[in-house]
Amino acid sequence: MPPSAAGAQDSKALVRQLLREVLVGREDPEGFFAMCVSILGQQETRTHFQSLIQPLSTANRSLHCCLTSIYLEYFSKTGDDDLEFALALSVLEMKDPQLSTCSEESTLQQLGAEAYQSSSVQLTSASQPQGSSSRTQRADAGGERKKKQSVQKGPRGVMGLPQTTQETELQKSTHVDKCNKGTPGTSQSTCVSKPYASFFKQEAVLKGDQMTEEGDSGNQSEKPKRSRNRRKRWDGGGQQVVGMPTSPSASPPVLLWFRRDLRLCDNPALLGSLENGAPVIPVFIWSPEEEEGPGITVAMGGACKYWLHQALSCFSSSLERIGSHLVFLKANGVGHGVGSSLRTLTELIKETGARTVLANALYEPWLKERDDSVVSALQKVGVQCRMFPSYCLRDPYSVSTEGVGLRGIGSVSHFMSCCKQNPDSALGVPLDPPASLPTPANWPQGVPLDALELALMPRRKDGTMIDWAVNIRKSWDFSEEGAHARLEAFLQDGVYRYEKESGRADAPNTSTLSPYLHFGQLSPRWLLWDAKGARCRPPKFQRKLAWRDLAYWQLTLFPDLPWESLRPPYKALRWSTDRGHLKAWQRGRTGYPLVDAAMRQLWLTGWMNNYMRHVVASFLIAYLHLSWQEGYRWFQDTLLDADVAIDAMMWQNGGMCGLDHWNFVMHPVDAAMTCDPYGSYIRKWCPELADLPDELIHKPWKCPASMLRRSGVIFGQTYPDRIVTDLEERRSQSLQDVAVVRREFVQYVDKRSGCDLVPLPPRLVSEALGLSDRNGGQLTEGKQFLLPVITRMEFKHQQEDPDADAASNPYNAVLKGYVSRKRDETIAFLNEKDFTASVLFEGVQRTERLESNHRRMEGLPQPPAPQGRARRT
Ligand SMILES: Cc1cc2nc3c(=O)[nH]c(=O)nc-3n(C[C@H](O)[C@H](O)[C@H](O)COP(=O)(O)OP(=O)(O)OC[C@H]3O[C@@H](n4cnc5c(N)ncnc54)[C@H](O)[C@@H]3O)c2cc1C
Repeated sequence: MPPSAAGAQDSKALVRQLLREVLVGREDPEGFFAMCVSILGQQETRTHFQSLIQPLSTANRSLHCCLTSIYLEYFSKTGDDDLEFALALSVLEMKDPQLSTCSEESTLQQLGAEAYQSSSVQLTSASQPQGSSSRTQRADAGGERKKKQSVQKGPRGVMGLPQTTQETELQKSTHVDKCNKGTPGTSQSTCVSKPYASFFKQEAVLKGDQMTEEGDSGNQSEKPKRSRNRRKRWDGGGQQVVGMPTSPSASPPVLLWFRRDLRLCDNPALLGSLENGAPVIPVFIWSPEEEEGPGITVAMGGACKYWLHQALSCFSSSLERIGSHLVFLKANGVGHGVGSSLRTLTELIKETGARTVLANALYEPWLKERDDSVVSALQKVGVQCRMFPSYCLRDPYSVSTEGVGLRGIGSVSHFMSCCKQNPDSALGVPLDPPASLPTPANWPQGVPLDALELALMPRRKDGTMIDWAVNIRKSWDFSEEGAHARLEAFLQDGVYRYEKESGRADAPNTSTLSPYLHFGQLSPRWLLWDAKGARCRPPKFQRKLAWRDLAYWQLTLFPDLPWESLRPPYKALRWSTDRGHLKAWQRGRTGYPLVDAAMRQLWLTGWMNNYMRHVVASFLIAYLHLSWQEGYRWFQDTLLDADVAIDAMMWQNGGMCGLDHWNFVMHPVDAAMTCDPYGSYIRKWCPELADLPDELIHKPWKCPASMLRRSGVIFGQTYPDRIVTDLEERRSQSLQDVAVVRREFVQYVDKRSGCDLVPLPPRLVSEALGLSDRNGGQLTEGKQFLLPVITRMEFKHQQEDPDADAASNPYNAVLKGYVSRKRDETIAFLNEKDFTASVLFEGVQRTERLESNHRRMEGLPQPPAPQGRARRT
């Protein structure tokens, strides 16, 4: 039998074996189906699943029906969902259930050069623009950054407002109700995800093979379980069985270099370190200069550092529970020079005699460059060094536009089409956590966590500390366990409202997993796997992980993304320098309740939802005319999930200069119709407005004086006056400014389509032209290749009449409500009704007044005052 056929037979045998597990109740039907897709791949599952479960049609009819319905449901999904699955195809791309080793990385990076198909994209060449970024400029910018950062980072004050709470018992019970309405024949246990909380709490039972079942057994009756068998269990290639008691070994230790992968679950480097049974030394090296990169990235802002401090502390405790601990180190510098991770690792290797260094890969171009040089330097001295992909679902350096072209680049659907080019890979299975780590005989000397100075608090003149993180501490659990608890809560509740109501600011309808994903306390693969396994699988949520990967892909293509506008004309846009406006925006004191509530939530809890990020970004850019970089830097300093790639991509898009710039502008008042229709979000974060009625709470300046008095609102005292009042005019100005730069830099506007043109990075030029040289080589010398990108119709129209106001532009992009056009129409209808009613009312009043005057002049008696009729005041 040929090996491939033998492999297929093995896989089917494995599936049959698993089927027996389902029959005896040790595996649930959904988990079994997910395993099938994982083992056989999509195509094989589609073809053979029905025949594999055929024996059940007589042995257990209800189970057969249940599996058939899961199968049908899965394969009747939309193309998008398929794309998602394609996207989710393993970063490890494992056909073999064993963990693959270092060769994976190189395999991943191989790009199918021969697969070139001519692209439909128009490439134009132009001469090098003046003022394009250079390494030297970036270095200068770095100096500038230090100045700017010190200016921006004022001491974080404490506003003393209540924190968010996310998971409630009510939500959990709601979910059970929903699940119980599921497909007949599917037990409740199939629709609820099994948390790994038990793993963290019950370390006593984490012994060898007992780990899976016993860890669950404690409260099985309360918590229905979804299968854990589907996770890939590590047997160390037959050499080191997870969970076996370990003793110091004579072989040289492995240095396990933790960075943004602070987790035990689904951690390929961690499991890779168990391969040879050698002692493992987990280390964390703090090297702030390396993190920041060459430009103004603010990669590690205040909030992020605080989270990192807490997460490291939690992670060290997790490692202690499996018999190890985390060694903290500060990157060593020579003299007073910049500390480098390589230097620190080299010294550590000398001290411990380690011969292997393992880590999970990072994708920021400057960190990748650092890692590449660490790998090659260590390999030169005979130390094996490997980087495992796991931060994204796709290694961004492996994503190629070949065969897809460049049309629509920047959009998530274009990106997913690029990912879809590898549809044959099997879905990699998330890895179980190890039960123990072999320890070295001698531990290297580290420093205490506090010495990294990640959670330093400013002091007042009198020496007392300003604890700006008090609300952040109350709002979040910083541990890996906390990540799994949030995921669990989301899959039980918020996920059911995600598709339609994820924009609501007044309800926890999104996962709030972003900080955990950022610090690698939860792997995207684990998240996707659980989301796929849950009963409710909103495609919108799954697309979000594609957005995340897209951001990293963009950053690898455009390393200047965090500080330089991608569309050249927009670099010359006239931005406001009003520091007062910036400060008001940052502190939530603009006088626009929706903006203020969101900015205060950010300040106090380090987070706000996606919709609100759009609202505050639109306000900063379109109405305050402050540059997107200001917004980006503030977010980087205050968000707990501040992520250079995602944040930069989103701010570029919001700042009108990203690859996929927004074709909408959020209105600071009307957007509330979608996200906070009853004003409860405002009441929470702007309690000084709490007594205003729902209809006026988002526009208190419209309240009659008596109402303001009754509600205790005094503008300029209890609540700020609006910092800008002429919203329409400001929007028109912003639009006119864009028209000016587009006229000035006409070489970056496509004459035919009116679209903006973006200079292509060499890698994309190579892909578009089917060149084997991935850097575009000599072709790009002295030349620029320009690509037309998606451009707002509003801009194209304004170009024809630059001085026109925004309201007269037929493509006016201001959205009253973000998600629903219908809601917009309803508002328009109500406004119209309101207008008609006012006109009628004024007409009636005028007639009454005329008649009354007439009677007075004629000496006639006035008519009696109307009784029982509501008078409009
Ligand atoms: C101006 C602006 C700046 C942003 N800055 C960041 C940032 O620094 N870090 C960050 O993680 N997200 C950022 N986002 C994206 C998004 O707002 C957050 O990821 C999301 O609000 C996090 O909440 P959640 O985990 O509940 O998201 P969910 O809706 O539950 O999504 C799940 C996960 O998908 C990813 N995701 C969601 N939306 C996006 C998106 N638009 N792009 C890329 N990935 C996404 C995140 O990792 C998120 O945790 C920004 C959005 C805007 C408009």
